[in-house]
Amino acid sequence: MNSLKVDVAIIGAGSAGMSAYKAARKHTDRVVVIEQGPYGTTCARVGCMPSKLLIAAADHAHAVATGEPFGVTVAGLKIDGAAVMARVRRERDRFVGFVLDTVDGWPDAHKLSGAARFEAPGQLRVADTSVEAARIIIATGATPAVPAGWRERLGDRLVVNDDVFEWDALPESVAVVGTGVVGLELAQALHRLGVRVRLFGRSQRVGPLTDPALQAAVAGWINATLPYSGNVGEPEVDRDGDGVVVTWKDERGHGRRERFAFVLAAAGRRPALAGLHLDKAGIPLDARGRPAFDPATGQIGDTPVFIAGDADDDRPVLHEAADEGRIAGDNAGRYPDVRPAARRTPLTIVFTDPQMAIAGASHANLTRSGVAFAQGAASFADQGRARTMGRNLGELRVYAGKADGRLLGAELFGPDAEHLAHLLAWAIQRGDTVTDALAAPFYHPVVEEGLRTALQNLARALRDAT
Ligand SMILES: Cc1cc2nc3c(=O)[nH]c(=O)nc-3n(C[C@H](O)[C@H](O)[C@H](O)COP(=O)(O)OP(=O)(O)OC[C@H]3O[C@@H](n4cnc5c(N)ncnc54)[C@H](O)[C@@H]3O)c2cc1C
Ligand SMILES: NC(=O)c1ccc[n+]([C@@H]2O[C@H](COP(=O)([O-])OP(=O)(O)OC[C@H]3O[C@@H](n4cnc5c(N)ncnc54)[C@H](O)[C@@H]3O)[C@@H](O)[C@H]2O)c1
Repeated sequence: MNSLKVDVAIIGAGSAGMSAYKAARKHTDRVVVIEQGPYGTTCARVGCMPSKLLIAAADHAHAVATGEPFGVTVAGLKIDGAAVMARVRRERDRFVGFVLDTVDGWPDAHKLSGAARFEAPGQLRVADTSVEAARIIIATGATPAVPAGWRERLGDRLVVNDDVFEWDALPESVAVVGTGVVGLELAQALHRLGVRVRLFGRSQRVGPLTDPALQAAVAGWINATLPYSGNVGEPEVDRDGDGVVVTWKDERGHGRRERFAFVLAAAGRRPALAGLHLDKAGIPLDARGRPAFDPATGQIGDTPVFIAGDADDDRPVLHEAADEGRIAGDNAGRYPDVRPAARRTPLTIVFTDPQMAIAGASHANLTRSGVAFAQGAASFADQGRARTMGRNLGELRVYAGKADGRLLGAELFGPDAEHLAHLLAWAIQRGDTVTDALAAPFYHPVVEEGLRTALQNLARALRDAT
């Protein structure tokens, strides 16, 4: 048995763990990062980057296939699945390579390979190494949730996002289960690339938007955009030779069945905490067995244990994982002088077409909070620039406090929502009022003019409310 004594042990070398390492090293050199799998991070290897590469290919295919209204048609459109996946993997490997370069720059003494688990407070076990750590950061990420029994029943015909980006070619057909972010992005991309896709929703809910008007707009869009079966609960799945038969009831209660080459489980992601033996860590756990922590410091209770990234299930997106890692690393390094850090305005983007986004507080959060707020809406149906591009689908809602006119949040479904949501998130974080936002320049013709319409409507709603 080897033994190691450090000031800070970081479990997980993902985006959160890597920024925790950088921050902790500013305080001490006695740091170790423990990683059970390959380096490279979920984001670069199987998440943000390869999914956006696949979407980029799909967008090209879609543009070529839908040029007719502009008088541009291409005869003999061909989608070469092997070439599509070759680019996805080649570019993905490039992004992973940058991460590997960073890890290569760390001293060997700071890296330990294997799965970590707690043996006692301050005591970890990694294969045949015992690690005594004054402070510990849990940055273990999350893993795809697969409905019970599906792995056993479907074997290699069941895939999760990780598997998709290892494909050498595009399959003939895929049943995508789950209408969250992963399911929507991948289902639309595969559909546009010529794969026969059916998307299955457990409920009527599609995507993260909470405003009833936008939920309705998204529901109308999904039905028109790809084969979709909503409200089916958990579909029945059975292995059938080299494929899978999916059985479900449609909205009229009629039994339906369809055969696919693969089932893609996009049924959510769960914090990777199971193998850590948290019961031995000496930390407070909530009713679900998850660490009770402070998002401003990353600290779990008043213990020297911290948590960051998808492992804490708070804001499971890349820039927040990196922030949380930095905060936890800094505090673990300076412990017991634990300091709260400012968090950014929440921002969520779904890279479908049209995109969905939430900047600041969602409609559901505002309603739950009881704050008095007004809203302004705008549709993209007749928005000038969106119409020129033939991307005039969707709408947006902007919310502001009735008391002071400050922007509180927004939900968007429409063209270039990723950019509009950034503008809004920045304005919200600055504390801008609707008047401040309307005083900013708006060029012509741009989709931002659609945002201006919503802000003008919001200003009117605020005036009417007084
Ligand atoms: C398909 C997909 C697309 C996404 N797209 C986007 C996007 O466009 N934009 C965005 O902002 N976010 C996106 N995300 C989310 C983003 O990828 C995550 O929020 C982020 O990568 C989380 O980083 P992390 O460090 O918490 O976890 P990870 O990067 O997963 O790191 C956790 C590490 O811990 C290791 N580990 C786990 N348990 C142990 C143990 N016991 N011992 C040792 N090591 C352990 C794991 O092997 C892993 O390397 C996407 C996610 C997915 C799945
Ligand atoms: N663009 C991005 O930023 C991006 C992209 C992908 C993933 N992510 C991150 O990854 C996280 C996880 O995404 P996700 O889409 O896997 O999760 P999600 O929680 O967004 O959606 C899960 C979906 O699966 C459904 N579901 C759950 N259990 C089911 C079951 N047994 N049968 C059928 N359906 C079931 C849910 O109803 C829901 O529609 C997101 O919250 C997001 O933070 C971000």
